[in-house]
Amino acid sequence: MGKAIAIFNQKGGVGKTTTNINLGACLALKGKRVLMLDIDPQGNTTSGIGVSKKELEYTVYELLIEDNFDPRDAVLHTSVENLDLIPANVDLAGAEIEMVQLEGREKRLQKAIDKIRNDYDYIFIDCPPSLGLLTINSLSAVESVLIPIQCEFYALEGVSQLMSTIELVRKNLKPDLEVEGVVLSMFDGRTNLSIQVVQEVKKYFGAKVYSTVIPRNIRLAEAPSFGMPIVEYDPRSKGAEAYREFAEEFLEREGVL
Ligand SMILES: Nc1ncnc2c1ncn2[C@@H]1O[C@H](COP(=O)(O)OP(=O)(O)OP(=O)(O)O)[C@@H](O)[C@H]1O
Repeated sequence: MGKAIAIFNQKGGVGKTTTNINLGACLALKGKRVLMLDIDPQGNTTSGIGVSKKELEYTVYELLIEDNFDPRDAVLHTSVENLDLIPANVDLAGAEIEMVQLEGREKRLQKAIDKIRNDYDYIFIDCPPSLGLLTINSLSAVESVLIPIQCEFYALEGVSQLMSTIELVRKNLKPDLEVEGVVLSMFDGRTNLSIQVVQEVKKYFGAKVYSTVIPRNIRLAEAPSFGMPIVEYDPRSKGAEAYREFAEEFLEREGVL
């Protein structure tokens, strides 16, 4: 049965979408069947993998709102073999409000995901940078949370809020929700700040921090505008190398390698 993982940090711009697309693509290239679920109304995972947000027949919106919707109808295949996507666009912003009145409003995503778990090895959910109902749905639908943290000043700001959100979900909705791991992104080895952030994050999260650190790499920032994961856009770049290494480490920890 597939494992569902939410890529979560309510802080914006820390590398959630970049990690979703590139970890997903690297795992898919290793033969894992991967589904990326875009639950962010900005739809950055969707456009970043080359899918136009304007021409979507179905999105995560239907999956959350329509009781008898078959999630497979919303699945799109990407240019990477084994890598599928359930897309999102701005319609999803409405779902957050509409869901308030629906039965089982915190568990709607889990219900939908359970219908397709067996089709995949991993299901990654790209959470929006907020703590609303979309995020709560994501956290109650998954086994674990992958937390990207940007190597910047105030990196740990918001982390205690993030951990209390996880705790709240554990208490009320999903007692066995785990922290899968913490991945440091946008590392710049030339600055003391980046090095300090790594130390601080390791002090806070201990062994949960992956030893692979994702460097700041311009090719990673360019790739989404070409609708490609880094391993296709520039396979020899530092960014591609880092995400390949991260995928290895991720699988090692899973005990799959
Ligand atoms: N390692 C990196 N090196 C250079 N640029 C990066 C790197 N990781 C992400 N970026 C760029 O930084 C910006 C924010 O990254 P990303 O969209 O992955 O963050 P996010 O946490 O998903 O944002 P949001 O909270 O808005 O959903 C994007 O423009 C992305 O291309």
